[in-house]
Amino acid sequence: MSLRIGITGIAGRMGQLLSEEVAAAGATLAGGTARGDDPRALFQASDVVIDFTNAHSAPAHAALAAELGKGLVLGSSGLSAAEEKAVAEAAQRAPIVYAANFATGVNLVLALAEKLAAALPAEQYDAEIVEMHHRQKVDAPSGTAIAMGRAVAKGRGTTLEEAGRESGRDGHTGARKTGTIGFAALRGGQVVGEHTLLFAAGSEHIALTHRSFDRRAYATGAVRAAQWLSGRAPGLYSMSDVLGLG
Ligand SMILES: NC(=O)C1=CN([C@@H]2O[C@H](COP(=O)(O)OP(=O)(O)OC[C@H]3O[C@@H](n4cnc5c(N)ncnc54)[C@H](OP(=O)(O)O)[C@@H]3O)[C@@H](O)[C@H]2O)C=CC1
Ligand SMILES: O=C(O)C1=N[C@H](C(=O)O)C[C@H](O)C1
Repeated sequence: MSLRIGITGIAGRMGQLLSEEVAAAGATLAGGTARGDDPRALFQASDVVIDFTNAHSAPAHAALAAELGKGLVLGSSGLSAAEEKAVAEAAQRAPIVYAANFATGVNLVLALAEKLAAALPAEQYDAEIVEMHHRQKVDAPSGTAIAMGRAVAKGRGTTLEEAGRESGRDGHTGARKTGTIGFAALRGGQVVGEHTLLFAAGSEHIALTHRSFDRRAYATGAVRAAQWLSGRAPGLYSMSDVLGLG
């Protein structure tokens, strides 16, 4: 029998594309939910559920996956620390792939970001992350931008919280603090997703840019993650695990 994949938020921008990609991958679409639906029946009918809805729905969906022993592919962004903790706890009882971005190229950029950050002294190379998305996006900075910041911090042997975030500069901000990681978010039109990580030193700049032109890059990655999850032990996995990037 082919893998049964359920989709929460099936009428959304990602949900609609995911339905097409489930069929294209030869899996069975187990069904979908919209806001207000009870997701329990969907989880019961699925081997793996793909969730691209919103941050606040993530803990309940992860808890259901844990209770029923189902796989979960979680793509929603903007999760608070408490929401991420709830997902991590659920992953002790269910296999969960949680990724800020399911596009292959972004995950390669994240690996490169960590390597560059390890090689470039933080005292000389200021890390700034600029992202642009469509006008409907509700969270900022994007999950991908935060993942880039975390990758830079990891390469520098610290955490994003320890390094410090600088965002929303406006007015008399004072000089840039050494070692912090800067974020700027632009919103407008129907931009699918653009991210640039800049390392700016006194005499040179290095920029890594990724542009998504089509949400299908995310949807194919998420379905690939669902197939990879099938039969896995409980745990919190990343897209880097799915792609074998180490
Ligand atoms: N990790 C990645 O690679 C990517 C992540 N994302 C993230 O995925 C999320 C969704 O993005 P997008 O598809 O553009 O957003 P949309 O608003 O187009 O779609 C979300 C859908 O989920 C519905 N919904 C909300 N809550 C629930 C719920 N509890 N149960 C079922 N359905 C629900 C919404 O309904 P209603 O309209 O009534 O609110 C809407 O139809 C965002 O957090 C976004 O940042 C997006 C693209 C790639
Ligand atoms: O909301 C979006 O559209 C996207 N959200 C994700 C994010 O917050 O990084 C991934 C992608 O950039 C599109």
